[in-house]
Amino acid sequence: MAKPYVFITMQIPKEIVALLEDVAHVGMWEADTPCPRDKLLEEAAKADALFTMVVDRIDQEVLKRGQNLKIVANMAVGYDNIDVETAKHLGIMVSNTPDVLTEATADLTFALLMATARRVVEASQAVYEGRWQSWSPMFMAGQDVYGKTLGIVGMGRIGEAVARRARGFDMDILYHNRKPKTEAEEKLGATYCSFEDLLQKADFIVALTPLTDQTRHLFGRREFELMKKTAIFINVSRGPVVDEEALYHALKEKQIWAAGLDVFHQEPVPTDHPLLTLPNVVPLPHIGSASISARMAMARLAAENIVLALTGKKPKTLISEDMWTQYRFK
Ligand SMILES: NC(=O)C1=CN([C@@H]2O[C@H](COP(=O)(O)OP(=O)(O)OC[C@H]3O[C@@H](n4cnc5c(N)ncnc54)[C@H](O)[C@@H]3O)[C@@H](O)[C@H]2O)C=CC1
Ligand SMILES: O=C(O)C(=O)CO
Repeated sequence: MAKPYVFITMQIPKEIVALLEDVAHVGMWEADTPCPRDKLLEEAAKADALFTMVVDRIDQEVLKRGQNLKIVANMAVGYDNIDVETAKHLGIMVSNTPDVLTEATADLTFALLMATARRVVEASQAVYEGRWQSWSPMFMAGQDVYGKTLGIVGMGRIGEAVARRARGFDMDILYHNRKPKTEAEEKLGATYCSFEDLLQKADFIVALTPLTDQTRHLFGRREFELMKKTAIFINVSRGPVVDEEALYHALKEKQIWAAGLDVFHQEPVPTDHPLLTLPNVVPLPHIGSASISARMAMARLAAENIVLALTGKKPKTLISEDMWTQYRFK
């Protein structure tokens, strides 16, 4: 029987490609920039499996081209870039990479929180630019982290891992989720709150929900107005969870104190974006999970899911059980 064909939409380490070559012919877009749309469409038409990134738009057009497509394995835990409903309808499996990036992403979330509160990037820039003229009482003074109140919106795997870190900083932990998680409350000493209460009480508001129809623009004008003047907003989820215009307005008008942003509506964020003109914004280039070991584990897990699918077995981390029950080539 002919070997199946796998297409990888961006350059990944050779040892991961080798895992796939054991069972398939492998094609790869050998660059660190997104695979062009026409190439993606052309490859989807040939592929038994697609190894995809968060930057790839896997919509109806791509999925319908894939007559032989068995699985779309996203190298990410989030899968808002994939039209899951169409995949399900066509019987194509979709997998993601949960857990293996949880701790790395929680580390980065905390790093961003600390950097924003204590103005780490702004202060470092001052050193480079010769603006450090002397120690002085209020020079680069920021907000405390220790003992403050953290509000986590989206208490999932990463939210819980952030809460574990916050315990070491003796923070009060509030959270809002679709439903309360009593086991997390016991384990982490976290308190469930309505969204409004959390916005009003927290010193740090951390967005860690997936991007869905319900979370798009979850944070808008009204939400920023409810926050404290000293509040710090951190977004490590997805850009569209926030209305960026409303956030800009809130920061500019000093309705809130600062924001740390790993994700944006448009990525890469244009360098002339209004948010980048504000000194109280710490922007990062979507590096939440970017530790070497987490990224290797994500790539390996995505590859393992493809190998399992191509050898007739159930992939380890399908985004939902019905991906398997509705799989068209089972
Ligand atoms: N910046 C980065 O590099 C990374 C970003 N992410 C983002 O973080 C998200 C979360 O990842 P995990 O914690 O692994 O996912 P998860 O599924 O374990 O947690 C998400 C939580 O959000 C909650 N949630 C969903 N809709 C909600 C709503 N409308 N209101 C309140 N809570 C809601 C869910 O109940 C769940 O508890 C991913 O979907 C992805 O978008 C994840 C990894 C890296
Ligand atoms: O995993 C995700 O969802 C990311 O955004 C990249 O790690």
